[in-house]
Amino acid sequence: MRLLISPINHEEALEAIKGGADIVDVKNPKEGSLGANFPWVIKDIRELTPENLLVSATLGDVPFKPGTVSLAAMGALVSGADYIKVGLYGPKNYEEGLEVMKNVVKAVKDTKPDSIVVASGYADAHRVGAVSPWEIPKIARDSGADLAMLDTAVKDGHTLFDYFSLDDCQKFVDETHSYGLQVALAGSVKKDQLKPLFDVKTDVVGLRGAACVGGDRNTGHIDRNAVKELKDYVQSFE
Ligand SMILES: O=C[C@H](O)COP(=O)(O)O
Repeated sequence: MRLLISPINHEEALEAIKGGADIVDVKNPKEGSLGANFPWVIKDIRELTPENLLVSATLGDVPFKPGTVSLAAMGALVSGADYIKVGLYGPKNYEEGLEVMKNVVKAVKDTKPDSIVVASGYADAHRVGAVSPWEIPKIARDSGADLAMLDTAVKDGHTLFDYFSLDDCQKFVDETHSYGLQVALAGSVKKDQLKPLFDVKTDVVGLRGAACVGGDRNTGHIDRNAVKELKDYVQSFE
């Protein structure tokens, strides 16, 4: 199970790498759960990250504007991102989610076919009126994306497991794997939730809060020792 760690700047990215992150996920929490960072921040982090590690960039909690979002995808790509995450916040149903994702996939894969595209929904989508998390595996499959992901839209202390039981996670993973795609799960995931996520065969776990000093994604900052502790823990059951 790979660890996707979400730094906001140069210093945090170095900490994430030194701690053993598998995927360096550039993010801007000021703009939301999957808030987008600036092109020059993505470029800088790509330059400081060893070539064998993937750099991910999130396009934001995106609106239902397929043109705008596919153009943002191109921006992330030319800034150096290998892994492009789209938070399906504005799309309200399968059709709208698919419309956004298939245009993002076209923008990205027509330019760089080996790039990885992630369709991300929210386990607490009902709180913000976004597309149901249960549509995400089909949206990922039908758009040509590579991973289906879930995060939480509202970062108020609730975690993924407040909305998705372990059985739900298993169902989500099994459906996505049956389409030949991988699964990433996130949402204020704590260290003690990593083993259950590993047990249901999650491919990637996304973390920020748990990798920060004091465990707070907003007031804390990513620390190599916190990342290393999470990484060592995951390796202990692999
Ligand atoms: O992509 C994953 C997110 O950065 C998760 O952040 P969080 O652990 O603070 O909810």
